[in-house]
Amino acid sequence: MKDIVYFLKQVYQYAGWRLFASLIAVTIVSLLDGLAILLLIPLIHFTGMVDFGLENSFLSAYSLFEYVPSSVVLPLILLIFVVIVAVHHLIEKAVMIKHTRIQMGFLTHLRMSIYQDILLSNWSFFLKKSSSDLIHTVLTEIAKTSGGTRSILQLCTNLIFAFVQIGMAFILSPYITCFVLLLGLVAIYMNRKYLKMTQAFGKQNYTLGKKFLAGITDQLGGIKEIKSNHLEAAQLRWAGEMTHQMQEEQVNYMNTRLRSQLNYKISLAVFIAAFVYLSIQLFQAQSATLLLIIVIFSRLWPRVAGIQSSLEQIATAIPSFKAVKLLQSECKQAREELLLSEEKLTLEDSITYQQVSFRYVKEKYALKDINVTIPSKKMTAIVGKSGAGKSTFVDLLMGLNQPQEGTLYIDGQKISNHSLALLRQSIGYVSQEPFLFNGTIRENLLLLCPNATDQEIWQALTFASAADFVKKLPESLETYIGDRGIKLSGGEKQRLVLARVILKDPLILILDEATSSLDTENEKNIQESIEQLKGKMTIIVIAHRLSTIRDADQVIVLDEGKVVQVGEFVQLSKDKNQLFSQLLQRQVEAM
Ligand SMILES: Nc1ncnc2c1ncn2[C@@H]1O[C@H](COP(=O)(O)OP(=O)(O)OP(=O)(O)O)[C@@H](O)[C@H]1O
Repeated sequence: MKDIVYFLKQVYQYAGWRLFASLIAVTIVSLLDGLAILLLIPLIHFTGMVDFGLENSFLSAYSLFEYVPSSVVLPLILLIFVVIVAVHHLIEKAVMIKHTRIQMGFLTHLRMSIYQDILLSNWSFFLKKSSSDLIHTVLTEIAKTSGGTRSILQLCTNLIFAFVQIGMAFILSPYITCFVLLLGLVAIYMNRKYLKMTQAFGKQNYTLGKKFLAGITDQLGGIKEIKSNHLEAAQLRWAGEMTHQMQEEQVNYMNTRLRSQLNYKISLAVFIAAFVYLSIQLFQAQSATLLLIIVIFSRLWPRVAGIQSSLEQIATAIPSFKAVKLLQSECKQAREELLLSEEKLTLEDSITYQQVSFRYVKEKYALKDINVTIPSKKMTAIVGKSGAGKSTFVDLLMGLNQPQEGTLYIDGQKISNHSLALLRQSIGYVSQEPFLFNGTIRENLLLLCPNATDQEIWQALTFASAADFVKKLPESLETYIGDRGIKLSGGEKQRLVLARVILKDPLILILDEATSSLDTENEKNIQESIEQLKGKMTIIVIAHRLSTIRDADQVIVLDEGKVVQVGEFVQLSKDKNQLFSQLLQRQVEAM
């Protein structure tokens, strides 16, 4: 219930007065519907089919028609009937369009606001979350939430309709109405188990959908390994089992819903029969009253079944409501308050790590008591064995993670929220896994610097030793590179991403294993290019291949999260018993 109220509030926040306007329109539609039913009596009476004796009780209101000339009365009643029905359906159509607008608008609003919340969350949020779960929530669960919202609106519509019609029936005959309501409550009570069952289906559907998407994402991500190792059959078996389970779950769900609807339909026939019999026997109802009440309740009953159906749909949507709500609150907690600014960061002197420690898990430090200075406009290399903490070191500099102990300074100033935003704008980062999207080379290159000219683009490509291979492509800059750049080799991807970052002309250039896939010749060319950047920007390079950092002004050696050596390449290579020279020695031997 809490989740339903939460989303109703969200719908209200989004739709505001439009929600009330549409609910008022629903009330008008229900009243018109009632009026059309009330017209049945004079209609039947004045056709002479049945004489209801209009002078009695509430029916005397119809006597007004007796003042109308008899030749006109029937056409007049029919005209009023047609007008009422036409207005009723016109308003109903407008209400349905409004509801669809509210629902679809709410879907767009929810999707955009959650996607924004996700993008503005901090890095630790992404470390904890699986990307397929996020995709599943943004695409599937939000759609189901929006479907649940439609059911809530539908429920409101049906409830308003029911209240108005029950109100009318009550005015006509309080006893019969209470009697029928009692029967209705018994039916709802008897059908309550279906609500629980559909809620369980909703949970199952949520879990299966999430598992399926996670599996498919993993499989397609690793499709090369799957094909090379001929694992298609095993993967297909898994997908077959999953889809079969999903199919069964949907069939069972439909079965449950149809059973509940069937119960309603059969009980409708039983109730109408019992009610006609009893109302004549017990309540001695007048024929006109009885006719109206029968019409009202036989029209109301499908609405009651509709209420049950909406409740069941809401119940299935509850796990989705919960998932979306949870994601919203997690994003809120992980929100990065970065202030955008037109200012530019300056880095004249150095970046300093003072007593910096960081751990992902309680048991183990990824970095411990780091005290180093990275001079500006020079090249600093970070080296160490796998898992030594190199990526964590640069992640802290980029503010992706915050040190749990110690502080980072830029030119002696502590990094604040304000300077962090400036810092991010000023960094050019090339990761181990280059990020390229399915577009042209030009579109990929312009990602960081949308206004770059063709001349600047070719300069950057030349810098990254990528100009030659781009020129040779059939459509040069306009060539499509496929999903994540699948149509390019590893080295070509790395060179493109490097060119893209250079196009941005960053203040700090961070290369995290950015040339690991390059051949010796291209790597040498890029080293020479980077050499020319010294004095223009601060360069931080993470490298496994130590030959690539010969020209570094400073080398920081990490081991198990600690800085074990700092110095120039040549000087460190001479310290024979230390880690750096051992790493160097091992690489020379391996060649
Ligand atoms: N998200 C994470 N959760 C838990 N532990 C992590 C996480 N990321 C890294 N670690 C751990 O922190 C330590 C440092 O990892 P880091 O990625 O910084 O090493 P690295 O030197 O960059 O390694 P490599 O050269 O293999 O990329 C490792 O022990 C690693 O297992």
